[in-house]
Amino acid sequence: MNIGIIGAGSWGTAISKILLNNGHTVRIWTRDTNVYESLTNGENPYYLPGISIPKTIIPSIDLKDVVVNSKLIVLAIPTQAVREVAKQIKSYYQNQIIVNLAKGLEINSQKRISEILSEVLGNVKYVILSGPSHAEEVARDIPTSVVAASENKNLAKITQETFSNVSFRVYTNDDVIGVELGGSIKNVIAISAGIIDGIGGWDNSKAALITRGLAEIIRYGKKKGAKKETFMGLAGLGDLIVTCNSLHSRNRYVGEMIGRGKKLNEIIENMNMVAEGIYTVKALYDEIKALKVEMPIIEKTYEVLYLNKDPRKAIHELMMRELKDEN
Ligand SMILES: NC(=O)C1=CN([C@@H]2O[C@H](COP(=O)(O)OP(=O)(O)OC[C@H]3O[C@@H](n4cnc5c(N)ncnc54)[C@H](O)[C@@H]3O)[C@@H](O)[C@H]2O)C=CC1
Ligand SMILES: O=C(CO)COP(=O)(O)O
Repeated sequence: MNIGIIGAGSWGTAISKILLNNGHTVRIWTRDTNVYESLTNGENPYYLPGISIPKTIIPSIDLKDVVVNSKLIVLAIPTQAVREVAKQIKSYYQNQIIVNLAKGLEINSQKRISEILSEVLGNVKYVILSGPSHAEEVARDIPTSVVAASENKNLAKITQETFSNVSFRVYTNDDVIGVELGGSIKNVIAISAGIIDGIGGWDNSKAALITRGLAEIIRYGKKKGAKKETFMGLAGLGDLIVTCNSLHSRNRYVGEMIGRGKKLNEIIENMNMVAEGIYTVKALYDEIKALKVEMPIIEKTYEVLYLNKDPRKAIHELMMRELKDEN
């Protein structure tokens, strides 16, 4: 199949290798001429250092060329860029399948990617591919399992068959809301897990944070129409485990730096990759108050990132909340 990948960051590049190995013709678009040049030389040192990229992957800086020549489009750009890029492709988009890889919520609208795309492009053939999958490992063919979710079973199945191979196993699911929310909110929990790492690497605290973080994701997800069991699967618990613990995680890293006393602006300035939780927490903070859903870890993470709260004080406040039942 002719496949076009929009975005040549770490995830788009790693996925391009999977798709090429599966026998597809792969074009990958980047807006960055340095990345384009590197890809033509068989590498992407800016986003995936140390990995050789087959030269049969076709790099491009022409977005229209990539879109019109693809039967399936993979969206591999940060959440906050999705609306802008969707507007750019609108005039020549021919209702091809879009497989989204981004995990986040839009800051001001609190919208999921599927909602943004349908606002801009209309009735999109949409699939979300999500789960515990660090690009650095996928690019090295380390066994990985993810979920392809779509309201249309056939689209989920096509995606499953297109992406799966011996080291990349794709399950199907019909809960788009749950899979999108699981992947988005776990990034915020991973920042808070990183804060614990930065302060002291406390195992008990981190286990509690992951477990209670999952409870918050489920509470919010249920209000938004997601299925609880989706959050117990790869796109929920699975991704929480990897992102809260992996040294590859950009979100966990941001938290670790905060826990060590660095300022958020300083951390962002020194990172060339996106840590989606920094933005998703903003989207959530206002909405959870309006929705009256209890998400204390999300609230404290926001206060530490944006209201200068001392992380130790935030932990103290979480521990001193009114005592309650677990469920
Ligand atoms: N890196 C990973 O291991 C994984 C990442 N993801 C998700 O995939 C999405 C992309 O992540 P990464 O590839 O890691 O990000 P990245 O930061 O490595 O790369 C992002 C790419 O998007 C491009 N980009 C940024 N803003 C843009 C704009 N306004 N217009 C056009 N292009 C723009 C950048 O030039 C770059 O090519 C994120 O939502 C992330 O959470 C999901 C699973 C794994
Ligand atoms: O979603 C991911 C792994 O599944 C990537 O997480 P980070 O963006 O924190 O690296």
